[in-house]
Amino acid sequence: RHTNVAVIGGGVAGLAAARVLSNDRLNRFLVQVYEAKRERYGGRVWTKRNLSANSKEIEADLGAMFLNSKIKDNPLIELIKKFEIEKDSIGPLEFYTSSNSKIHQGHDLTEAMRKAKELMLSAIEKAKRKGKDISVREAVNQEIFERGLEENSLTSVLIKALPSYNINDYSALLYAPDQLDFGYDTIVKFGLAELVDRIVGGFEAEAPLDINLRHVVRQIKVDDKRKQILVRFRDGRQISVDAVIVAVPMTVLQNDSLLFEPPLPKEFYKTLHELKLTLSERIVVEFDEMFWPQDKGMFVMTPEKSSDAGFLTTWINLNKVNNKAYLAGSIGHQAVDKFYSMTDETIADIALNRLKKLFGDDVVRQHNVTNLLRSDWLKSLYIGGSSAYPSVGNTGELWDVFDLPVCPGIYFAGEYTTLDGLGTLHGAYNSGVKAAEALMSGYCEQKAREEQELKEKNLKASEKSNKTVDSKKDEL
Ligand SMILES: Cc1cc2nc3c(=O)[nH]c(=O)nc-3n(C[C@H](O)[C@H](O)[C@H](O)COP(=O)(O)OP(=O)(O)OC[C@H]3O[C@@H](n4cnc5c(N)ncnc54)[C@H](O)[C@@H]3O)c2cc1C
Repeated sequence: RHTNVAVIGGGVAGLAAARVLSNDRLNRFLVQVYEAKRERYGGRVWTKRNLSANSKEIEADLGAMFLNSKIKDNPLIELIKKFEIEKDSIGPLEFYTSSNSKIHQGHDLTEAMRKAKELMLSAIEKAKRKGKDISVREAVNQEIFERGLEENSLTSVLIKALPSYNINDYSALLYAPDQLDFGYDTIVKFGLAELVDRIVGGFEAEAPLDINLRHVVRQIKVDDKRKQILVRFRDGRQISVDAVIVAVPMTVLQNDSLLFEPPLPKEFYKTLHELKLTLSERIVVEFDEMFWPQDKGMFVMTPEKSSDAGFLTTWINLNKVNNKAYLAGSIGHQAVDKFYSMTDETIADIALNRLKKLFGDDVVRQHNVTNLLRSDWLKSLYIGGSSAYPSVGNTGELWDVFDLPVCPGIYFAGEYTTLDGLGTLHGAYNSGVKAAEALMSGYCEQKAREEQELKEKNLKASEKSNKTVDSKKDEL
């Protein structure tokens, strides 16, 4: 008999899990993916394919965009090679310092980046030696101070533009520089959805995954007698399966949009309560014509005033992705509140002002914005944020709860379930593979067998001791 598996959530984690189970050489699993969204799977990978009625087949990623090439064995980079998907390196960075209107690039910038990384690593090392958790910002500021580095030096200015520095309570002790700040340089031509589609479609003779859109799961109920799991949907329907892989974003579990009967062990709720999420958003702006250097991948500027920090100070050249006149602007964690309260017109005005600083007033003035698109991951149904991060006071053990299933067959996957690759695409993918492998290893069946054997052993022992008591009574 096949093992029926429901994968809940069609993001990278859920799809990776479904792909591994579906490819099982012994063909032991029947897998269905249930995805809440009506129109697409992919979760936080969202390549918008039509920006406007008259711009057809134009690709822009409003969610994840980069793959990290600096970590060892990124499985998604391996997949891109396997599927022969066209990829590119985002290419060189240009860094504009507003204080002196200077553009930094080339060797000087690369050298300052190297120094920035070295300084951050040394700051973290010192924090680790002291053993008391502080924020990345505090650790780095202390190091900058101890080294007597000028506040306006390129190295310290660069560090202050990094995401980890700008999240107030990013844990220094759990900081892994390559996971967040460095190494994200690989892009997929025509958008990341291509990779997700290929995972779903399968490689060569692999069977396509069965994905059921518009299936919002509300409850997972364990039927202990039958060792089955009931999956209940929002519309009242329910199915019974042998195992589930829960691959929804952590917000869904934190706000009880998905409930468990009986509730999960206490440690799960403790971990879920402690984990935090970054917020970052993106706009994509289409222009009538390209006016920025084609060979550059990213343009970063320091804010003119501190209240501008993180607000459209980073721009990505999407021409590298879709060969069109598109720029993508980023809104960092520290600036999202402002972003949510603004109209599209205000955002377009601010965007143009920033671009005028980067590329010159006269140049930008000659061009028109033909389209503007913005993400809203905070309000996006069934998502609710960008990605998990380790905050001050978190310990590595928090994530241990996700390593083992809740028997008889509830497994967890998702970017937030692993400290190694926390908040990233490769982390999400690896977590899905890990959950599927745990299921394939038959952990819960083994545990059930052991429990049964123990029960039988205890029963026999008590029968034996009852018999001895009876025979002693007879003797007396
Ligand atoms: C703006 C932005 C930029 C990013 N940039 C990068 C980047 O460049 N590189 C990188 O590595 N990472 C990046 N990330 C992070 C990366 O996107 C995520 O870590 C990863 O996509 C998470 O995958 P997941 O499968 O864990 O979750 P998700 O992709 O969120 O998938 C979960 C799925 O579950 C579904 N779901 C929710 N509730 C239910 C329910 N009740 N029933 C059924 N289905 C449900 C959701 O609709 C969703 O499809 C970025 C994220 C954002 C938002």
